[in-house]
Amino acid sequence: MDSDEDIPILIEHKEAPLLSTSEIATPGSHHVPCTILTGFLGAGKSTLLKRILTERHGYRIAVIMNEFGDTANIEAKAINVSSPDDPTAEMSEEFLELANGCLCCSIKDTGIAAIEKLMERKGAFDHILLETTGLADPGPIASMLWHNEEYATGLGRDIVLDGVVCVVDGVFGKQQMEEDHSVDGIGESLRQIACSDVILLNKVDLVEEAQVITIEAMIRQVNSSAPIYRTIRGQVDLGYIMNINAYAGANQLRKVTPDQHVHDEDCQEHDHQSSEASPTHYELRGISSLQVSVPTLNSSSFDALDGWIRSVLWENSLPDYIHEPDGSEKHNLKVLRCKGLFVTESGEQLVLQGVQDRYDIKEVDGENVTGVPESGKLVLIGKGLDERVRQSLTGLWN
Ligand SMILES: Nc1nc2c(ncn2[C@@H]2O[C@H](COP(=O)(O)OP(=O)(O)OP(=O)(O)O)[C@@H](O)[C@H]2O)c(=O)[nH]1
Repeated sequence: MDSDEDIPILIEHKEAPLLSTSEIATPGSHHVPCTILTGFLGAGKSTLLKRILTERHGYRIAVIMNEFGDTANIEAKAINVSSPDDPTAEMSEEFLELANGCLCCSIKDTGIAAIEKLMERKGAFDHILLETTGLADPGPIASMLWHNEEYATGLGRDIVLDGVVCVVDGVFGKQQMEEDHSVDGIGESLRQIACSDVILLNKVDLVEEAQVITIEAMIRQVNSSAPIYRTIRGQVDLGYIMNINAYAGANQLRKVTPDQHVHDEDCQEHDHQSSEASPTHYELRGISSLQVSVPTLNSSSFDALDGWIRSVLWENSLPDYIHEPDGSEKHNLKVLRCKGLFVTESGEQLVLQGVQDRYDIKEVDGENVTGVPESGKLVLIGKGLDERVRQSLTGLWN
């Protein structure tokens, strides 16, 4: 592109991404979806980004990386290095403008202010992809972006969190998950998987099918609700990772039912929830997913559920928690991500979304209602989600 105002020509793409023009934020429209890309060191994040930056997909995507690394050698139309007297220089370091209309930049500060500055300087984008470092916990960034509208000003207000995508290494992912340690018992690779809305199991060309199945099962133990797509060098239909609206609609949650199978040449989703024996509780190194059916709620059971969620998210404790007789044990409860779809007696459908200790429950938009499910569901991902938690929750209506 010669100037920032140039609009890239849309190019027809045979394996068209699932992004439809109605889903894509158009320049001037007010919401620019932002996807957080996470994944452990060397899993293949940069390889995926490099593909997005060089392929002709027709979208103007701003990719924000921590560092260009070997991506710097991709063919860029222009490389601008901010001048030292540029007031935003300390935030934005380098831009690469790519032939396909995308923009790649490296900023030290991934806070909203820095992204806002970027948008002011470079105009709006169809989508923002924010890469975190391999050792980062995406939870705080997701939480900040999700509630961004409350705090941001100017163009920054228009950024909405679309979802968290995690790349897992098909070769070393198993070892990374097994050896994951940290002070509070939740290491980075497990946190990244726990917080994600979509998982790409990458490098499947390098491992036997049996190992792929083993890793998928391990991922499922931590996060039972995110779809897993097998990839080679990040080859995945962009529609599976962008504009998934994981924090706004109920569609992702509807998919937490045992019926989905997607097959692609280079990427396949494998649904493990379809197993007859599909348990509702798994655990890996203390991190687990707890999935509970929620019956139709009346106003008092809804209030009770809301209070229960507050206690769990804000106090890290069950409202009815009974301490051990000697008072010594503390229930080590920590929810990293929660989602829910509830049905009320008056026929409303409500969606719960939560990241760390923040949550909201909203009525599903009329246009997103596709039939009323028989019952609701609640998915919690985090630590200490044991049988006591399940019983405490189901005790609200049993
Ligand atoms: N065979 C094979 N190699 C891959 C695949 N994906 C990535 N690689 C290679 O794996 C190495 C690491 O990939 P990167 O994309 O740099 O990984 P990353 O997650 O960005 O790494 P960090 O920035 O260190 O966190 C590179 O040498 C890639 O070429 C894949 O699917 N198959």
